Amino acid sequence: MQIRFTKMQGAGNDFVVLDETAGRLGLTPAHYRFLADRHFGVGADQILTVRPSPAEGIDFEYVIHNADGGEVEQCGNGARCFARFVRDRGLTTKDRIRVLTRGGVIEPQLTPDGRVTVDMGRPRFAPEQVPFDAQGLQPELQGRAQKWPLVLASDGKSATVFVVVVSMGNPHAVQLVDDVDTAPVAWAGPLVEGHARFPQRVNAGFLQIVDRQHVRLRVFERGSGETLACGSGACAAVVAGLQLGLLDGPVEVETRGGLLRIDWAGGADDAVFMTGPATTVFDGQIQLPDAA
Ligand SMILES: N[C@@H](CCC[C@H](N)C(=O)O)C(=O)O
Repeated sequence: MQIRFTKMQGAGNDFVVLDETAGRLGLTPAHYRFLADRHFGVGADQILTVRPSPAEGIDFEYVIHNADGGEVEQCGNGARCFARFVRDRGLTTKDRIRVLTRGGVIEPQLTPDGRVTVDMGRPRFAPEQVPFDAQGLQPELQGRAQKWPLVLASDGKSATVFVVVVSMGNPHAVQLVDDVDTAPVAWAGPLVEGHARFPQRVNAGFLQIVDRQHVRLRVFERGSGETLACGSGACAAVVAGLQLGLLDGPVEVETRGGLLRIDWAGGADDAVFMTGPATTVFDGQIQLPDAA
């Protein structure tokens, strides 16, 4: 089967975007893995599929698959690219778009400067909502945050790290580091991602506080490995930094692929807002392997 796709990126987090508004393509997890493959396919951190409105008051549904083929709840950088995609294709004329993801309804808004601001919904900290198995663990308290100890061990090395756990619709574990450039992301990232205390695995964030309105961030993403930026990870990291009493919003997040701006008023019902770029790289078509 031959399919059309659009390659997009938001702060260097890259996507293959598929249009299923006129009918399902019927892809399998193996197809998503193939499309994400940087050697044999197109290459992407995630595959985003746009579907028609699933209910009154909602404009579209968008479905997210990680590079490993697994379907997930949320993708912040993807949400901005989704909004740019549906506008550029003429699938909507709206500037503010309500879209259903598996993590809930979110609202991207196209801004006059070409960037996109997304209402990412409210963060959740209760361990069972992440989900995180906190049984038998004693958190350290700092500001309004709980820092949970996680024991990591492999390759004859072990370490205890402290993480703030946050759901932004998808699960995040954020740890503070002195310098993202020297943080052991390649070693600790996969160990946090697959830690037994996260039954659905987790996105592992490494957060460096530069000053009260400026941070640097690297994220080892669940199902995709380290990416140049993770939008929901940036929201989770800023929310964690605000709860820890280390930041004042709005906060500029420097990732390896670009800048994101995150704002959260801090109340239990307040949504997190993320602003950043969304760019089309090229359109293409590709033949999917038969056996996938
Ligand atoms: N890159 C995304 C997050 C994609 C999903 C994530 N890997 C997960 O498994 O939850 C973002 O920009 O938020």
